[in-house]
Amino acid sequence: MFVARRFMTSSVQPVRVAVTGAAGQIGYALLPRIAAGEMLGPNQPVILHLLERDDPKALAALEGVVMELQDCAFPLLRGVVATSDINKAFDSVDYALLVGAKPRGPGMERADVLKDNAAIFKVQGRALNESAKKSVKVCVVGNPANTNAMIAAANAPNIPATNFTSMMRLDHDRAMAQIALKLGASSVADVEKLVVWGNHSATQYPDLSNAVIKGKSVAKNVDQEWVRNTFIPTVQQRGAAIIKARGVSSAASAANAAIAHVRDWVLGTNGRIVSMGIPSDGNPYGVKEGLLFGFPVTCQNGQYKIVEGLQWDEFGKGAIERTIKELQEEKDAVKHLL
Ligand SMILES: NC(=O)C1=CN([C@@H]2O[C@H](COP(=O)(O)OP(=O)(O)OC[C@H]3O[C@@H](n4cnc5c(N)ncnc54)[C@H](O)[C@@H]3O)[C@@H](O)[C@H]2O)C=CC1
Ligand SMILES: O=C([O-])CC(=O)C(=O)O
Repeated sequence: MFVARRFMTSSVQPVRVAVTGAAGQIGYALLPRIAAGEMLGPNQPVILHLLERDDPKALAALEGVVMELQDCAFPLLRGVVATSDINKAFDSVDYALLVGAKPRGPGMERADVLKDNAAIFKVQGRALNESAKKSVKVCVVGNPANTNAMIAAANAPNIPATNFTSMMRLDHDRAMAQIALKLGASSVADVEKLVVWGNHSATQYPDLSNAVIKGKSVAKNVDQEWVRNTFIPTVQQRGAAIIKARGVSSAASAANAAIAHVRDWVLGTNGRIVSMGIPSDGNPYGVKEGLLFGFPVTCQNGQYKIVEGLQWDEFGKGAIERTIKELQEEKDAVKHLL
């Protein structure tokens, strides 16, 4: 049995997965899980391409990460490229998780790191364009993730813009958890049809109006006061709450969300709705085009598709307007990089 499994595994060609900021705290939580097959499945061998800043401390830390990956003896890990050379890091990659960027500290909003981080994503968009496979699927984690993904896409004209996504999954999972806790669901997985719209920021709109638990409406079982004054602000401010508690931003949950984002995109959601930051062009909700916006999607055969037909009430419409406005402001602030 064991021999047969090994044989089956070895017949699948490895894919190349780039992770930037690989020696950072999210990288540390993410890499063993990718190498263990949690992102692309238990039969998919991977070659990891790890990018770090050209800085002796960062590169020494990266060397330590590589040693630990070796020491895990992951059967699916077929090679590691660890480098500060961006073109090597993106050479022929099938997937790119763009994590490396400055995190915010206490009291800051994510947009406060835009000035420092935006330039990174211009350089990385260009390098992906030059070196990655044209089919590369990109998930941007580094903040502010939506606008950074838009910058990378704008600088990679040979790669379809729809291949650039930003991570809204942490917000989605946080919202699911809050609902499950509130209504005593036996498993978070029972919560379905939840959406987080807009920006990965304090203006995001976690929307439970269509959510169900085992087919029963969530909205009908919670009061509006809780939704507006507890649920939405808790999800919007969860990142800040974690920074306040830990002194540094979320890492284990962020890595988990990145794994789920890419896994669902590649392996499919089986009809379940998830939230992904994707280009707004051609969306059926009338959201202004040219933005990277959190939408409800389902995924099948390696493609995501926006779920149509959900409604916003007046409160929802106001929330959507605020998050569009913020994304437009972020876009205006980086127009020199687009
Ligand atoms: N979208 C989301 O839901 C979330 C996003 N984040 C964001 O993810 C980013 C990374 O967070 P952490 O891992 O906690 O930060 P960290 O500071 O622990 O690690 C970042 C790593 O990136 C490296 N780096 C910086 N610039 C780079 C570049 N140009 N090329 C390659 N590597 C580079 C640094 O040397 C460092 O090792 C931050 O911007 C953070 O705000 C964090 C949590 C959730
Ligand atoms: O809040 C932060 O700065 C890190 C992050 O994006 C999150 O935890 O959602």
